[in-house]
Amino acid sequence: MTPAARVQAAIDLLDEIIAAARDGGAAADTLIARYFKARRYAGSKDRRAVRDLLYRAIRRCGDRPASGRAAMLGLAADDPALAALFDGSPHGPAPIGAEEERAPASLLPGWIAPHLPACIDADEQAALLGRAPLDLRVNRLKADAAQMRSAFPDAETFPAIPDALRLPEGGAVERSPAWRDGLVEIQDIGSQIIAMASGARPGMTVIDLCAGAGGKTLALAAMMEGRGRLIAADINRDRLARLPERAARAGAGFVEPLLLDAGREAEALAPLHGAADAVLVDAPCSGTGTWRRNPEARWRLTPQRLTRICRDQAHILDFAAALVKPGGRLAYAVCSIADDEGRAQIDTFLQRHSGWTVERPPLPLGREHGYGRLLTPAHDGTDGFFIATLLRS
Ligand SMILES: C[S@@+](CC[C@H](N)C(=O)[O-])C[C@H]1O[C@@H](n2cnc3c(N)ncnc32)[C@H](O)[C@@H]1O
Repeated sequence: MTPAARVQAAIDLLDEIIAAARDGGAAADTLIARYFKARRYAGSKDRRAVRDLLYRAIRRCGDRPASGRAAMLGLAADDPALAALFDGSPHGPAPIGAEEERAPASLLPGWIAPHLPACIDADEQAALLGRAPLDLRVNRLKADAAQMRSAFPDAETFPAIPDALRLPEGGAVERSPAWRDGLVEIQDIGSQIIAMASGARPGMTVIDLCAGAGGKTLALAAMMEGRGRLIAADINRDRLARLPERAARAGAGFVEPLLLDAGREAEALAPLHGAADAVLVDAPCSGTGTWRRNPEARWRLTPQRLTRICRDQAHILDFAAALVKPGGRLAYAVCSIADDEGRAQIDTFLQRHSGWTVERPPLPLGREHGYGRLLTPAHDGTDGFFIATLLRS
């Protein structure tokens, strides 16, 4: 592909990504993979160049741009070499018209500022769109930290989080025997801290209520050293179906998957009422804390969607509370830094429910925020999270 044809390919793909963000379609990575599958003539250098260009354009636009061309013209405004490729050559983009719309530059969607904590200043905002590291968690069911530090000698270590390893850029862990054999899991350090907040211990009954494909379930299984009851519940059949294979690889065969019916969750959970020592609610959320991994997700979120997500979170918290035994713990987490989903969610839970006290477990990262803790890329080097733990009296 010529350099100009790569620009046009990025524009075409951006149009698809914009439409998918507007209509709830596939994620950018899926669309990119599909696009190149249908264009075998594009070599690996072409793919990399197109990908780089379009992610630069996505990162530059906090709000959904009007079109792929508007997004790319915005990028070209500060990049004369890119602007020169709008030359009308075969397969390349048409020359730039004098009155053409250029998407404005911004880090975050314009409407979101009032929803963010006051501590999210310009540096914090910039870090929300920065580069995400590749973190591993040593799976204590199969390996120990010292052994894995020698398997990944270049990894950064964290004395207060002994099972965490941070790989240098470009680390290809999925080809390593340690990953293949379940000795390590890929997991952001913030997610590891959420599992720590649950206080899961061997012999307990623990419910991971929004388990998905089990990322945190496996961390809980390791904390429990494979002993006790660990129920992994979710309403999403496809995600939950991936858990047994992952659990087997991780040596966590004792995990019990439990598929819930959306809206009728309490029915399948009835036998577990008042039975859990710990319930983790890793709630569905807007994902503002993971925008550095999925920057186009900024274009999917709207104020209306945020309201719907908050309603779901409150509903889940309410049926989660019924599962906790007296003296047990409810840990609530979202990978979002929006206060509606974190701090305010716990404030209103405590207004709706009596008999709960706030616990402040000694977590190695984050800062106090309302009744919980806020982790952010700038402050903690993790994705953005809000975590709170409550004890049932
Ligand atoms: C943030 S994701 C969980 C990620 C997972 N814990 C992990 O560590 O990989 C939130 C999950 O909540 C699930 N969910 C949404 N509504 C739910 C509900 N009413 N009851 C249980 N799970 C729900 C979603 O299907 C999704 O898998």
